[in-house]
Amino acid sequence: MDVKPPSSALFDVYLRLRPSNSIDRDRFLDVEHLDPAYAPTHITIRPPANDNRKRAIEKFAFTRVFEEHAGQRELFEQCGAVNLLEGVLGAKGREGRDGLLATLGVTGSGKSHTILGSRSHRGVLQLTLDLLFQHTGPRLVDIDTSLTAFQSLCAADVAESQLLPAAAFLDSLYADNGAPSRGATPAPRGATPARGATPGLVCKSPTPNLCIPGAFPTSVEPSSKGEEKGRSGAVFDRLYPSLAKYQSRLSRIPLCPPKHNTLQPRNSYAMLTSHQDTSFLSAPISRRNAPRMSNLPTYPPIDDILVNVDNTAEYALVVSMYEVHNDRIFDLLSSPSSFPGRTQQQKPRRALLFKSTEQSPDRKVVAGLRKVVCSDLEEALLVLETGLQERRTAGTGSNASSSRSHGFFCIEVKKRHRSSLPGPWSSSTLTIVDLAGSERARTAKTAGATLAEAGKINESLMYLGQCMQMQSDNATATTPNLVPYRQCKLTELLFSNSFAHHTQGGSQATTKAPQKAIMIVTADPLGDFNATSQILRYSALAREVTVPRIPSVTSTIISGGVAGVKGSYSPGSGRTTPSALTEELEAALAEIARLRGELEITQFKLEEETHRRLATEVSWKVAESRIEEVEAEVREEVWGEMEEQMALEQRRWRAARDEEEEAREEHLDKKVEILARGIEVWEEGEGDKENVGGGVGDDERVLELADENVKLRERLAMAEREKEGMRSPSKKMRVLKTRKWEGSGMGLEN
Ligand SMILES: Nc1ncnc2c1ncn2[C@@H]1O[C@H](COP(=O)(O)OP(=O)(O)OP(=O)(O)O)[C@@H](O)[C@H]1O
Repeated sequence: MDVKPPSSALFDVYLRLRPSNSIDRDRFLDVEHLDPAYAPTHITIRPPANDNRKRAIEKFAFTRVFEEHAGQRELFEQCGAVNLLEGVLGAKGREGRDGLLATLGVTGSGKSHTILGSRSHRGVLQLTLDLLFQHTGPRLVDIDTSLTAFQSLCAADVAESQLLPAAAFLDSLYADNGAPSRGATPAPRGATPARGATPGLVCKSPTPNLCIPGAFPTSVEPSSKGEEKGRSGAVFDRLYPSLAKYQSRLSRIPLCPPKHNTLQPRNSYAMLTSHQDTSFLSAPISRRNAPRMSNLPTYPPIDDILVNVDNTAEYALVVSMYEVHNDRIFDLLSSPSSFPGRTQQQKPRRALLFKSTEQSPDRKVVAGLRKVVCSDLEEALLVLETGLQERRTAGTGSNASSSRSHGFFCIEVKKRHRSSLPGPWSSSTLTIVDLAGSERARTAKTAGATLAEAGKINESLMYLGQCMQMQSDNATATTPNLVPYRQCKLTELLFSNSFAHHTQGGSQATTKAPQKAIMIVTADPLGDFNATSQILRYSALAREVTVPRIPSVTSTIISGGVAGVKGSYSPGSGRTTPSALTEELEAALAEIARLRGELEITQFKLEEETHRRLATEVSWKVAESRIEEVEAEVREEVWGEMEEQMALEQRRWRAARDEEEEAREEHLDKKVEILARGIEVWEEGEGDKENVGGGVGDDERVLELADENVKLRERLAMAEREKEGMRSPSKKMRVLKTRKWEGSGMGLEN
C-alpha cells in the first residue's frame, strides 16, 4: 500500500491519536511500526469482538501517524505547518500561496485541542501566530503611525470588509463607552446556545462568579501540571510584553457569563475531563469554577523554529474569524454582542455570503467580514479571544465542550516590496479550521436545537467525506473526476481555493497557485468504532482490506495444517481411505473458510457501495431540488419580463390610438367645415332663387350647385385617400386595428 500522497492530492492527511481515559472499552486501533527508523504511517482497525456484522480488518495509510504521546509542538513541527506558513509568507520577491490546515474527526476526538490547545498548552493556531509575529515583527508596517499605509491596506482589500486597527477594534469593545452588553446578565439554563468562553484569559472579576473576557492576570499562577514546567516569567514577558497596556481597559470591561452547557457530561470520560486540563473552548463550566485565576499558556515554546521570510518585503497581518453554523456563515468579530446595548435576542446575527465581488470577479470570498490589523501577538490573541466568545459550543454526552459550528480562523498576510515608493499589496491567507465533529444522537444525547445542529454538521461532513473520497479515488484514476465541492458551504469554503485561479489584473492575466492544504484527522483508539472507521475510510490516503476475519472454528481447522490447500480444493477425488477422506474434509473446510472470507469482503464492499449510493442519492436529491429552485426563479424572471413587455406595448398602443383619434377629429372638423361651406353656398342659391322668383336660370343654377357638390365630395374622398396613403404601414395597421376594436365595441376604455 503506497502512502506517498500523489502530487495532485488536495490534502496531506495526518492522523493524530488522542490519549483516552476510557477504561470500559477495548482498543480497536493499532499503529504499525514498519520501520523503527521512520515515523509510522499505517494503522489497522479491528471490529469489536462482539461485532455481529462480521466486518473485516482494515488497514489505512496516512502521510504520518502521531501517536498518543505526541505533544502540540511535535505535531506542529512535523505536520507541515511550518512549510505551510513559509508558503503563505512567499519566497523573496514572490507572492505567497494560500494555506489551509483543518482538523477532522468524531466528536471529542481532539480537534479543538489540536487547533486551540488547552489552558496549559498552546494549539496550532496560537503557535502559528507566535511564529508569524516572531519572524515578521521587524518587517511589519506600522499602521498606528502611518495612516497612508492603513488606507492602502483598506484599498487593497477585495472582500468588501471592514478593516480596523486592533487598538480601535479592542477599544470599541472594551472601552468605557463602548461596553458590550454581552452577558451582563447570565443567560438562563437552556436558553440560547452557549458560546466558547475565553479559557486562557480569565481574570478575577470584581463580581464573584463572573469572568471577564480578554482580561489578563497580573501574575503567573503556579501550575500543578508537570508539563508546564517550561513556562517561566521571562518567557511569559517575552510573549506578552505589552499586555499591561490593555490591563487598565480590560479591568473595566463588561462581564461575561461563565460557559453554559445545555447538557451535563454523562459519561465517565467527560466527567473526568471536565475537571482536568480541559479544551481551549471549555472555560469554567460551572459558576463555582468561574472566578478562577488563569493565564495565557506559553507552552510549548517555539523560539528555535526557523522560518524563511522575504527580507525585501514589508508585511501586515490581518486577522478575521467566522463560523459555519447550519450551513450559514457568521462573522465572529462583528456579532451582536459586540454592539453596545443589544442582546443576542434583540439583534440576530446576519449571515454573510461567499461570493465574487466587484474587486474579485474571478474568485469567491467571504464578503463583509470585519478584519483586524494586528501589530503584535497579544493583540492577535485578544482578537482571537473575542471571536471565540461568539463561537457556538455546547456540552453533549460525548464532549463536555463540543463545537456546534465549523470555526474558520484566517490570518491574511499582506506583503509589498519595501522601498521609498512601496509597491502594491499582495495577499495570501492561512486558514485554520476547527471542524465540528460527527456524532451519533444516541451517544451524544442531544435533543432539540442541538440535535438539529448535529444533523447539519453530519450532513456537511458527509459532503466533505464525498469530496475527500473523490480526491483519493482521483489519485489512482486515469481520468480524474471533478470534486463535487459546491454541495454545501463547508466544502465550498475548504475546496474552492484548491484549484489554480486565473485573475485579470488590469490588462494582465495572472494565475494564482492553488492552496496547499493539510488535514489532521483526530481519533480516539478506544472511542466509537463505527464513527471512527467511517471517517478513516474516506480520509485515509490509501486503504486495504487486509485479512478477513476468520470464524474461530474454521481458523482452528486451518491452523491444523491445511492452509496450503486454500483455494485448491477439488471435490470428489474418488479415494475412500480414511486418511484420504480426512484430507478431503479438511480441504473442503479450508475452502469453506476461504469462501466465507471472500464473502465477508464482498459484503463489506457491498455495504460501502450501498453507503456511497445512498450518499449519491442524497446529493442527487439536493441537486434536483436546486434545479427546481432555479427553474422557478427563471420562470418568475421570464414572467416578469413578459409583463413588462406587455405594459410597454400597451402604452405604445394607447399613444397610437390617441394620435389616430386626433387625426380623425381634425379630419371630421375639415369635413364639417366643407359641409358648412356647401350649405352656405346652397342657402345663398336658395335666397337668390327666392329673390328672382324662379325660371330656367334657376334650374341651371341648381344643376351647377349639384355638380359642384359632387366635385367637392370627390375631392374630399381623394384627400382622404391621399391622407391614408401617407400613413406608414404599421400606422395603417394600428388605425385598422383601432377601427376594428372600436367597431366591435372593445376599445381600451371598455
Ligand atoms: N491529544 C490530547 N491530549 C490531551 N487531551 C486531549 C487531547 N485531545 C483531546 N483532549 C481532551 O479531550 C477533550 C475533548 O477534546 P476536544 O474538545 O478537542 O474534542 P473535539 O474533537 O473538538 O470535539 P467536538 O467535535 O465535539 O468539538 C478535551 O477536554 C481535550 O482537552
